[in-house]
Amino acid sequence: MSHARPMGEVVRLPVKHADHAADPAADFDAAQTAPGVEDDGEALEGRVLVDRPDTYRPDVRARRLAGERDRRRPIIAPWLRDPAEARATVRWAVGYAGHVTGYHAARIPLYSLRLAVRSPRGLCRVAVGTWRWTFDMDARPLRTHAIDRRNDEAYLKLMAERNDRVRARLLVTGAGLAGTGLAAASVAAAGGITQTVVLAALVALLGWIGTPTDRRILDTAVVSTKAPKLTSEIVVRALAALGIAEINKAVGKGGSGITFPAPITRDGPGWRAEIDLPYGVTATDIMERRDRLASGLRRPLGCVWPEPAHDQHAGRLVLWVGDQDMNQVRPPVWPLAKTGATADVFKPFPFGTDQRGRPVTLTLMYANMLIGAMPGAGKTFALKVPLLAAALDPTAQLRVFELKGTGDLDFAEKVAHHYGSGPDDTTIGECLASLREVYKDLERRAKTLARLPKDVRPENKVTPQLAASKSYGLEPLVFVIDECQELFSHPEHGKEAGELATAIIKRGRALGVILLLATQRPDKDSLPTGISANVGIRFCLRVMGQLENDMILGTSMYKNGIRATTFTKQDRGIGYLVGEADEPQITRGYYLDGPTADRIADRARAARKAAGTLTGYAAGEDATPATEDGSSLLEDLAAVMAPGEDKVHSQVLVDRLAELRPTVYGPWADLDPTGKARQLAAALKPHGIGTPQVWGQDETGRGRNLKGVHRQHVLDALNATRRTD
Ligand SMILES: Nc1ncnc2c1ncn2[C@@H]1O[C@H](COP(=O)(O)OP(=O)(O)OP(=O)(O)O)[C@@H](O)[C@H]1O
Repeated sequence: MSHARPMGEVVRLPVKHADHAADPAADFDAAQTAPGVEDDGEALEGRVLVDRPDTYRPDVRARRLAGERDRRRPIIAPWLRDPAEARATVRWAVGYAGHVTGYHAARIPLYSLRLAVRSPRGLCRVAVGTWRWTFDMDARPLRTHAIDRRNDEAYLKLMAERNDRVRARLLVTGAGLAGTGLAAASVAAAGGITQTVVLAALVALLGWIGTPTDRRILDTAVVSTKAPKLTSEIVVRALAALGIAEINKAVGKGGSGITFPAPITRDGPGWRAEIDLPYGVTATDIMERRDRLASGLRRPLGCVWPEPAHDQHAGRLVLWVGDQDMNQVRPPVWPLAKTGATADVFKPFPFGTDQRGRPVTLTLMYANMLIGAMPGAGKTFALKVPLLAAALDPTAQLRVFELKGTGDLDFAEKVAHHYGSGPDDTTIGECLASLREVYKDLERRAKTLARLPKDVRPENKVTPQLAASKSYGLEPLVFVIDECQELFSHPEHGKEAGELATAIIKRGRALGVILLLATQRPDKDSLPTGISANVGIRFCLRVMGQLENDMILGTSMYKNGIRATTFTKQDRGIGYLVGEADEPQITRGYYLDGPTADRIADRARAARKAAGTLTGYAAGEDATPATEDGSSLLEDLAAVMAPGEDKVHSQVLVDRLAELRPTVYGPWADLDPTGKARQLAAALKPHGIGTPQVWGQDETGRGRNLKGVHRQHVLDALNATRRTD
């Protein structure tokens, strides 16, 4: 190692300088005089220093050798080039200025009091200062010194000088006092406002002069929480604390050290360090100890993001350390939430942002998506983004089943061809029936595609042109199932649903059918392996263990350091996105609350109406797939309402329906009275029949006002259906 390495390539850094860590300037000096470097007999002259010095010292030779291109700073600041970032910066600056102004404006009385209290001291200071200046008190020690040394000549010279100076200064002071007196007289003669203003200004000035040097007039409006600078020393210290033997050996006495192939630089809202780990240590080894690395760096876990450098060897680590915890950063507005924005399932749409705040996109067409996480980690919110993006493409047909029953996706009622909500057997039955329909439709789609000339289906896939043409029936179809474990682990329908979903995932891609699944229980009973093995895009938010991690992200992901187990409870909405880019991406999905989702769905509905693609449930048509036995709710209701009964309570009707057809309506009757009423209301909504409050007898024979159905409404709807048939 006695030969100098190529300049700008590698710098070996000292390890034992933890006491410098808090002082950036000291870091620089330490790097310059690193004992490890001197021991090697190598001078640092001409090599790239990985720590940014706080004092800028140009080194033209090193700059040229390190590659001029990389070191040139952009003429226009990058934040100004990106309109979104520029807008965000201006918004921040305006907000900041507003806050500071408001903060100080609210404290004007306090500041005035402070100045008034300090003004007598200020007056004293002015008087003493004037007196000292006028009588040349500053030169007094010189004169005393001349007396002490009995230097008559010097004393006489100093006294003569002093007398001249004092004479001139007395004139100036006298003129000043006369001027002040005149000004005071004219102010006294002036109106009250002038007097108040002048007095206030005088008090403020004297208060300012009277403020002790260690005190402030204004309080601090903004406390800076600037993240500490990342230095090589901090990085090496953190790596050494990971308990990896090879690293300990390298940083120990006589070890080869840790090397940095490039300077540590600012990268977005954080620092980026590139590190060459000791031989035999891989980037994955570090990634799987992310929590310990964060502890070593003394930063929150959500700030520390180690990644492999994909185009380099396995020992090259890229460490990005953010200024702010990823879960504390204010979520940006979804670009498609803006009025007028539309989407195309064939093109990438914004799904979220990465840890550096850069947009992460997703392309739905030709892929299926699986979202998994433990409860409350943000699955449903993550599912909303692709669902609403698909809704904003008016050509795409949507089938949405939310099998939890909380109505988290109820905005989809406005646009979906099929919609169901609830963990009950009926909804699961409807979801299965819809899957069967789609599976059957695959056959037709395949035949349609096969019949087309080769030049219009270059890759035997549905193209945007084919999807846009209504005559082929090849429009994109997006099938969404939230809490899909309810379907796949259903004792009766689970097996068939799993087979259908697997087949759709395998064959549907090219035929324009996309499946979006979300689950909170990714085990082999609740998520068929055919699905977890074939799905193209995976988004895994916080999970508890390796098994769940690999079920969602794919085999060996955990082993490769892609571990969604490292996310904390606060990391809601943050997960690993696999399958969209070449490498897994840490992504935080856009946050779309209920009202925002509703607004977007309204816009999507309007676009669909205009394009003539509003069908099925959203259009108020009875698109519910026929049940096995072909029964009809309207006919059944007409059958259970006796001719004399004009209005009947919903809960009574549900009990009667369950008696009539236990297999179909049995699960409805297991609900509580409110649940029964809601279930019937949801089932009747597509028929345009409401369930208003009606007077009638409850099961105990007591007269009550409860939700119910008018018999005439059922008969009218039945007649209307028969007429159209
Ligand atoms: N991208 C996000 N940014 C910020 N907060 C989010 C984000 N996504 C989700 N959250 C928060 O996390 C909470 C849970 O989200 P969500 O309901 O999607 O979880 P879930 O995994 O579907 O839960 P469950 O399994 O119980 O249905 C939400 O109330 C929301 O406030």
